[in-house]
Amino acid sequence: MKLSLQGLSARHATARHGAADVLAGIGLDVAAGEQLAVIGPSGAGKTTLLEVLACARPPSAGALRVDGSDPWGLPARALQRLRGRLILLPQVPPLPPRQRVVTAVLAGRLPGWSLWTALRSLFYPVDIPAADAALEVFELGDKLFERVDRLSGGERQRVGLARALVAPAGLWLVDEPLSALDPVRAQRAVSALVSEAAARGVTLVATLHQVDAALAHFPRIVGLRDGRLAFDLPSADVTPELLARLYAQHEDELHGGAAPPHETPAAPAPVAMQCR
Ligand SMILES: Nc1ncnc2c1ncn2[C@@H]1O[C@H](COP(=O)(O)OP(=O)(O)OP(=O)(O)O)[C@@H](O)[C@H]1O
Repeated sequence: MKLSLQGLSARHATARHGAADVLAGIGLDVAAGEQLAVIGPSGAGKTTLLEVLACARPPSAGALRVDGSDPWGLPARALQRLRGRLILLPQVPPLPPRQRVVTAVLAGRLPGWSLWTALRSLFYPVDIPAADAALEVFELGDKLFERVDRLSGGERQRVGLARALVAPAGLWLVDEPLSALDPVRAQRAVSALVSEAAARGVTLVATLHQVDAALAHFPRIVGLRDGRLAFDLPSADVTPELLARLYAQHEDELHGGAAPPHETPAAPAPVAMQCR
């Protein structure tokens, strides 16, 4: 799927009156099948940008085009269909705690399923080999029938990534996929994610705190600061000076701070299942 943003601004519904826009005047074109990483200090607006691209949050100004159409000008059913062609993976995947991993992965198929198939798959997972293959990509093949609440935080994050692999989606929007992974697994997971997207011709936009992983694995890097585009460059052209300016007053986020030494224990699992 291709994306185009022109002069796009966004604010949160709960923002105080007179508060500045969270995104301001963003211009960005992403070709179908491109992979890019969005970096920038905490609070820069990275998650908000993903939510706008996922058609979950309307822009307050400017234009968004997804595959050439303005999502917010579409009839409700067409907007729903469009949302079914993309997947937004939040930083903490909302996985029901007692669910089996196989079911959690296959939930990526929900937009293409009838209600009957969705209900049946809760009891008799409909495509176990597909879930298994997706988990193998993220080194979780042995967890296929494990319960989600017995996984570490990093394993849950990788279950979320595996869900993208089975989804009928042409756009993967992934928020901080490595935040609970140890550095070695983080590098392997991001490498797998980018190469799977490239092999399938899927457009991938991922926000990342690990700048080294972004530069090593993504061909294009967008720097965001205070809701504005600081740069949009091939990764080879992102210099230490640009990074220093992007993370000024947030140097700790640029130098380490990001990845935990070991996969973090799982946080209490949220009960909601909504991942789109
Ligand atoms: N629901 C909300 N209501 C009002 N303001 C919000 C809301 N959610 C986030 N914000 C504000 O919007 C700004 C951007 O938040 P966002 O989560 O998009 O940044 P981010 O770059 O993803 O940060 P992080 O790297 O810490 O996840 C922040 O200043 C934040 O405080």
